[in-house]
Amino acid sequence: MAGQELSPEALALIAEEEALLSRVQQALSEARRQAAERTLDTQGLMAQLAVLRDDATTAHAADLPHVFTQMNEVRSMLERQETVPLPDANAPYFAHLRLSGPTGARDYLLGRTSFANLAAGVRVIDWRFAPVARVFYNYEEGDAFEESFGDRLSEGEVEARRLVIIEKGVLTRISTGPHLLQRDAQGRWHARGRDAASVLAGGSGTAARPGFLGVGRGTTHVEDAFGVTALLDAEQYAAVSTGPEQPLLVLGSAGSGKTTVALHRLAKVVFDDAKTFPQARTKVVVPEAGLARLTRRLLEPLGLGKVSVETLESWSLSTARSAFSLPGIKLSPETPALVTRFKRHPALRRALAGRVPVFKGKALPPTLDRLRLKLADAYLDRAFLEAVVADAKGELPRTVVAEVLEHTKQQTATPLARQYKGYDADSLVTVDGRAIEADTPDALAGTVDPDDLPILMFLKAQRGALGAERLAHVVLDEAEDFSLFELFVVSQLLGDSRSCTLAGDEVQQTTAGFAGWDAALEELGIRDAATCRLQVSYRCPRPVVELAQHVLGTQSPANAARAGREGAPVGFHHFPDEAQAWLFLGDALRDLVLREPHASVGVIASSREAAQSFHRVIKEMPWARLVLEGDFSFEPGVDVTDVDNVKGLEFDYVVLPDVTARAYPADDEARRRLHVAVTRSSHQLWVASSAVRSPLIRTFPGADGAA
Ligand SMILES: Nc1ncnc2c1ncn2[C@@H]1O[C@H](COP(=O)(O)OP(=O)(O)OP(=O)(O)O)[C@@H](O)[C@H]1O
Repeated sequence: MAGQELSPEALALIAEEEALLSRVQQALSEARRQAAERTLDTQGLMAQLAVLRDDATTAHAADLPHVFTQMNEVRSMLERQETVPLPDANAPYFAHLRLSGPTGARDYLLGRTSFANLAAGVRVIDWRFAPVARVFYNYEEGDAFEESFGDRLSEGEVEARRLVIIEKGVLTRISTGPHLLQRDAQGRWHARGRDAASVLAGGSGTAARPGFLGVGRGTTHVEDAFGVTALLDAEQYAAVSTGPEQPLLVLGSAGSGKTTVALHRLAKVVFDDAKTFPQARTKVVVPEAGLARLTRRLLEPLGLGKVSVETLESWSLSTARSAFSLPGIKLSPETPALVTRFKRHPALRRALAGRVPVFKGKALPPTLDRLRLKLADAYLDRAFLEAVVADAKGELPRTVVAEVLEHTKQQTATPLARQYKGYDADSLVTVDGRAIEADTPDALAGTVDPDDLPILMFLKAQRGALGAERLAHVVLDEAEDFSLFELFVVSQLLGDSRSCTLAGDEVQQTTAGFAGWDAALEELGIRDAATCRLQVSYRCPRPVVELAQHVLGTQSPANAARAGREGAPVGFHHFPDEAQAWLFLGDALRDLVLREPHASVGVIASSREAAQSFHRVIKEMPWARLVLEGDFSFEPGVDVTDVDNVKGLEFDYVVLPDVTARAYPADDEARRRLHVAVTRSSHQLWVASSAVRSPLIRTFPGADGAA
C-alpha cells in the first residue's frame, strides 16, 4: 500500500510497476505449470514459436533481432527436447524500459534470462544479448533514441527507464531519474530525494555527525540479485560490448568499475559465442586470495559459475606443473621480500632475454631441474646481478645482489635427505617429528621460489611450445601486479587467440617495478588492444577520493576519475599512544555494529602484526574476524586485516588504525599502499594515528584535529 505523502504521479508509478510485476509473475507461474505438465511435451514450445512468429510480423524494428534470437532458441530447444529455462520469480528483472516508436509503445524488462508471453505483454530480455539493452545503457528517460539493429535503423523515444529492485518476489524500490521510491518492511512506500537515489547505486546519505562512525548504510539488508548490472554507465557498457576477439585494457582510478567491466565483458563474450569461449576454457587471474574469493562471488550471478578464478601464485604453480608434466614442485617455504622484488622486476626480464642463447643450449630436453640449474647460474653470477640492479635505475637496492646470491646458494645446496641417502630415515627426523632441516637454511635446498615458475616457463618456451593447455579468454585483474614473465606465459596460453581483458591502475601497484602498460601489452603481443579509461569513481564518496589523491601526491594521475557522489567527511583521530587509539576504535566499532548490524567494516592495518595486535582489542566479539590469508566471508561484521589482503575489495566502512609515520613514511611505496587502504571504503573512512602521524596525511585539511 502506498502512503499518504506520495504525489499522485508516484502513486501511479508504483501501481504501474506492481501491476507489471504481478503480470510477469502470473505468466511465469503459468509457464512453470505448463512445463511441469508437459515435461517432454513439445506443444508449449510450438505454441511459443507460433506466438513469436506472429510477433515478428508486427514487430518494432528494434524488436526483431531479439524475436529472431528467441525463435532460434525455442527451435533449438525443440530439437533438444529441453525445457525452457525461466527467470527466477523472486527477482525476474532489474529494469523496465518503455520505448515508443512508429508502431506504438512497447515494454521491455531487462533481466538475465529471456522470457516472453506476448499475449500478456511480457517481454523479459537478457541484458547480455538483446540489442534493445543498448538503448537501456545509452539513453536516459525522455531521450530520443536512434540505433541500428542489424541492418535496420530504429528510432523513437525512451518513454520510461526505471531501475527496480525485486526482493523475494516483492517490488521494494523504483528509481527513475532523480526519484527513488522505497517500500518499508511494513509495506508502506516512501519517496526519497536525489541524494537517496544513490542508495540504489550502492550509495548512502551524507548525514554523518562528526566523530560518529556510520551513515546508516548497514541498518537494513537489501537483497539485490542483479546489483551493479543495472547500473553500468554508457562508457562501461561500451567497454563490456567490445568484440570478443579484441584485446581490451580497462584503466581507471580505484573503484571506477574496472573489475565490474572486466567480469561483465567476460559474461557477454561467453554468452555471445559459447562454442568459441566455453567457460571451461576461460580464466580469471588476480593477485590476492581475497580478490579471488570476491571474484567468484561476483561471477556466480553473472552465470559464470564454471569459470576458474585463480590467484597468480596458484595459477603459475598449476601451469608450471602442466608445462613440465610434474605432479608437484617443491616450493620454497619463504622468499625474502627483496629477492621477490628482484625476480619480478622488468630489468631481470631484459637481462634474461640477453642470455637466451645459453638456455637454448643443445639437445637435452628442457626439464624443470635442468632449467632451474641454468637459471641458478645466472643468479650466482655477480656481474649479471649487478647489471640488473643498474638497469633497474634505483628501483632495486644494491643489497639485492648479496641477498640473491645467498638465497640461491641455499636453494642449490643438496637437500639433506639426498646427502644422507642410505641413512636410517628415522635419524633424519627431530624429536618433535619434524624434518631435521625444517626452519634451518637447509629447508631451502632443492626448492624453487614461486616467482621462479613463470621465469622457468619463459625459458622453456624459448625451446619450443610451453605445453600447457590453451585458453580461449583470460581476464587479468589488478594487472599492474603481474610481472612481465607472467604476462609472457599468459601470451603463450592464449596462442593465436588474443582474446583477453586486462584491468588495472598503475598507482595501485604494491611493489616498485611495474614495466608500464606499453611494455605489458607488448609482452602479451597485443599492442593494438582497445583501451578504455573509466572516468567516475563509483566506490568512494568525494571526501575519500580527495584524501586518496592527496596521499598519492605527485604520483596522482592528471586524469584521475572524479567522485561519483558526495559523502561523509573523513574522520581523523589522533592519540598520544596506540593503546588509547585502539580502545577508542574498539568502542566505536561496538557501537556501530549495534546500530548497523548489516554493515561490512574493514579495519585495515599497515601490517600483519598490527592487525593481529588490534584484533586482540575486539576478539571477544562474535562479529570480529581476523583475516590474514584473504579468507574473507563477505558477511556483515568487522574484518581486521592488513593492506596486503585488501586490493580490489570494498567495505561500507573502513577504519585505518595505524596511519603513523612509521607505518607510512613519505616514500612512493607507502603512498601507494595507503592509497589502496583509503580507497576500500564505499561510505565512510576513519583514519586513526598515535605518536607521530604519517606525513602523507599531515597536511590534508582537517587531519590535524586531535580526538
Ligand atoms: N556504473 C556504476 N554505478 C554504480 N556503481 C558502480 C558502477 N560501476 C561500478 N560500481 C560499483 O563501484 C564499486 C567499485 O567497482 P569495481 O570493484 O569494479 O572497481 P575497480 O575499479 O575494479 O576498483 P579497484 O581499483 O579497487 O580494483 C563496486 O561496488 C561496483 O559495484
